[in-house]
Amino acid sequence: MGDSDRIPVGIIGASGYGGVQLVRLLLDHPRVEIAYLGGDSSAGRPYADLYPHLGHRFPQAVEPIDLDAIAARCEIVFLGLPHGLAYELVPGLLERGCRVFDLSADYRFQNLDDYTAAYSIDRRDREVAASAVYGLPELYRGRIEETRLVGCPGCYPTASLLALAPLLKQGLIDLETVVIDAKSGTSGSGRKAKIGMLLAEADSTVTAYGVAGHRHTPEIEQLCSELAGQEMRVQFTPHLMPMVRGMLATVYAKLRDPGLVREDLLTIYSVFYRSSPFVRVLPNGIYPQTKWAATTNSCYLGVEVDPRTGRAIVMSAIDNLIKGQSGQAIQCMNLAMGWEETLGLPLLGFYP
Ligand SMILES: NC(=O)C1=CN([C@@H]2O[C@H](COP(=O)(O)OP(=O)(O)OC[C@H]3O[C@@H](n4cnc5c(N)ncnc54)[C@H](OP(=O)(O)O)[C@@H]3O)[C@@H](O)[C@H]2O)C=CC1
Ligand SMILES: CC(=O)N[C@@H](CCC(=O)OP(=O)(O)O)C(=O)O
Repeated sequence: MGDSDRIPVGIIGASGYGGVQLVRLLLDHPRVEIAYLGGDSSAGRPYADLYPHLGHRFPQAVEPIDLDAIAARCEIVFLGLPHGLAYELVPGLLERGCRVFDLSADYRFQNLDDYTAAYSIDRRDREVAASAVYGLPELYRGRIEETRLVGCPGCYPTASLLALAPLLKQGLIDLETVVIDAKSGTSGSGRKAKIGMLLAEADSTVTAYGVAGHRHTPEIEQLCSELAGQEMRVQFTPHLMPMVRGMLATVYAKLRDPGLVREDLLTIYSVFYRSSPFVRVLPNGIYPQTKWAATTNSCYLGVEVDPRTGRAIVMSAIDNLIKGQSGQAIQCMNLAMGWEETLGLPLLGFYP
């Protein structure tokens, strides 16, 4: 196909870490062309000023956010903004005929009361929010194919839910026993300067944060409850790691059947994800590393059973900025547009 057949896309929040992953990935996507980059404090600056390594491929400047101008130029719009901003823009983009993929939390909650409780932002756009689909393709491929608005999951929910989904869907675990211990690189906090993300603060140390109250807990619980078919809670603890990119979630849950062994779970996981090109269930006794998933849209799952405790232990490694954010949004776009799911997305990284 010629360049004129490519679908024009826009990125609002192009100066951020999510935005620059989108730019990098979409520059090599065979079915789209980048027609607009938008931002706030970066508006007016050439993109090459913000990211000099991409300047030769993308000489244009970041523009202010103007819905009429965006809709006149773009069929598809990605938003990579802090939570609480997208919902002011998305209804206008949909009214103007755009398809929207939001990277923030604004469209991840079916019940806006849960969003308000987690984010302390009052919302009245119930109808638009109810029309949004949760953008985790491995679980909701069919829904994503039929929507114009996708609320893409956070990185912790992505890693956790891919680890838990087979156990929940098959009714294999005691629901009150789920523990998620997760670790993230510092890029999870975005490009905006924060003291805690300085090298001197975050290097050579590991710490938990958001203990018993991280805002991803209700997002994870909403989806787990849907998969389990009943309300449930999880114990979720995130940790900040001295690395830039990557996420590892280790999930523990008590198996209902004490006779299940690792090989049983491996079979169950392999069947569950047999049509999911980005999920790689690792063979017997191999556990994933974040390095394997870095710069890819892949999720590596390691599965174990501890016969002494009767617990399943599932380890899930992703790149927080790709499968946990921008790549997943592109995967959703591919599905919503009827394109091959893997188009323009890296499956394999480089090592080390
Ligand atoms: N980082 C991660 O691992 C993940 C992040 N997410 C979510 O994705 C979204 C983007 O995150 P990330 O890319 O890390 O964030 P960054 O902090 O790196 O970037 C934020 C972007 O939002 C823009 N922005 C900030 N304030 C405003 C405003 N008032 N009006 C318009 N634009 C504004 C900034 O523009 P400018 O620079 O021009 O001011 C910048 O482009 C967030 O909702 C985040 O929670 C989801 C999963 C993983
Ligand atoms: C290391 C770090 O700070 N990580 C972020 C998670 C980033 C993310 O997934 O963003 P959403 O809020 O859009 O889901 C945090 O814990 O808030």
